Amino acid sequence: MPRSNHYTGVADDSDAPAVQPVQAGVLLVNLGTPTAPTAQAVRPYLAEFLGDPRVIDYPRWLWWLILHGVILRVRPKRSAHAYARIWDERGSPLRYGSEALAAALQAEFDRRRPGTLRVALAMRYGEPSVAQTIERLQREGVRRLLVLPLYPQYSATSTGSVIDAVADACKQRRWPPELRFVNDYHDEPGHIEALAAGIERWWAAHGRGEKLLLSFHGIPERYVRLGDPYAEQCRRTAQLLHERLRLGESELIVSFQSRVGRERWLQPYTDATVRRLAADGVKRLDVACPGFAVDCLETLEEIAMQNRDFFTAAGGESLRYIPALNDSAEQVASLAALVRRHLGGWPEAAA
Ligand SMILES: C=CC1=C(C)c2cc3[nH]c(cc4nc(cc5[nH]c(cc1n2)c(C)c5CCC(=O)O)C(CCC(=O)O)=C4C)c(C)c3C=C
Ligand SMILES: [Fe+2]
Ligand SMILES: [Fe+2]
Repeated sequence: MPRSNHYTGVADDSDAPAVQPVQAGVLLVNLGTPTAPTAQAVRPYLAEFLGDPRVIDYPRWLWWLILHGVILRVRPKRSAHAYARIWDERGSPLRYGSEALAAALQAEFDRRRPGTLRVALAMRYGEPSVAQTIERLQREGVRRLLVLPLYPQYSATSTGSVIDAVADACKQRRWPPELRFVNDYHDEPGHIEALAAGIERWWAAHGRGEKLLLSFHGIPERYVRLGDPYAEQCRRTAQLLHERLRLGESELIVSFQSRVGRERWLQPYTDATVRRLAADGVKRLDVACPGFAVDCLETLEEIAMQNRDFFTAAGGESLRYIPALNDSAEQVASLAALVRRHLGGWPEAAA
C-alpha cells in the first residue's frame, strides 16, 4: 500500500517512476466474487456489493438497517449454497474465467506488438480491488489507462459503479494516470459477430433447440425510468443478434433474470418465461446470456441449474445453456479490436 501524506491524506507516490516512456494499460473490471463458497466468505462480499449506493439507492440509514439487520443474516447462507454448486478445484468461475480472459488478451497484444500494452484485471467488489490494481499498474510505469468494464451493456449499477471506483482510486493518487473509459459495447459489430459465432459454434456441436432465449441480468425498472439506458441496450443487442442469426419472429425471446427484493424489475422475468414456454409446449429450449462476458453464478447456477429445473418441472424436456464467450478466440479478437480503437488518438500508446 502507498504511504499516506501526513498533511493531505493523499497517497505518497514517491516510489512510482517519475518520468518514463508513456506506457498504456487496459484495466478489465468484473464484478467480483466471494473467496470461498461459505456463508462466512459470502457475507463481506455481499456487504460491499449491496452496500454500494449505485446498486441499491435507498436512503443510506434505512438501507443500512435492512441490509445489516435482515439481508446479511439470511442471504449469505443461501448464496453460499448456490456458489457451492458451481465451485470447482479452480475456485469461482467468475474469477478464473476473468483471469483467463485477461491472460488471453495480454497474449494477443504481446503477439502483435510485444511490450506496448499491459492488461490487468480488477474486481469491483473484493480483490484485487480497482485501487490496488491502478496503484500496481502505475508502479509498473503505466501512465495511460483504458478502463474496460466487462459489461457489454451500460448500467449505472454495474459500469457506473466501476467509474466511481476508478474516480475514488484516482482521488487517492498524487499523479493519477490519463484515463479513458469504455462505457458499453452492446452494439459493436465485432461483439455481435463474436456472440453469433459462439452460438453457431455451439449449435454445430450440440444441435439446435426449438427456441433461443436471451436472458440478461435484471435491474429495478425504476432505474430505467430514472434514465438508465440498460434495458434499451439489452434489447438492441438482442435485436442485432436476432438479425445476424436470421431467426424467425417467434424463435428468439428476451427475458431478465436474478431479481432481488420486492421492487418490480425489468420484465419479463426469466423464471416465469421458461415456465410459460414449457407450458406452451416448447420441449427443447436453448438459453444464452449475452450480458455476461464470462460465466458465473448467474449463468452456471441460476440458468443452467435452477431454470433448467423450472423448465423440466413445467413439462419441458431439456433446457440447454450456451456458455458465455469467456476466453474464446472470438471474444479475444473482438475485445482486442475494441481496445485498439479506444486507444486511437494516444499515438505513442496505440497497440
Ligand atoms: C440487488 C441488486 C442487484 C443489482 C441491481 C444487480 C445488477 C447487476 N449485476 C450484474 C452482474 C452480476 N451479478 C452477480 C451476482 C449478484 N447480483 C446481485 C444483486 C444485484 N445485481 C447479487 C446479490 C448477487 C450475488 C449472488 C446472490 O446472492 O444472488 C454476478 C455473479 C457473481 C459471481 O460471483 O459469480 C454477476 C456477474 C450486472 C451486469 C448487473 C446490472 C446490469
Ligand atoms: Fe447482480
Ligand atoms: Fe442470481
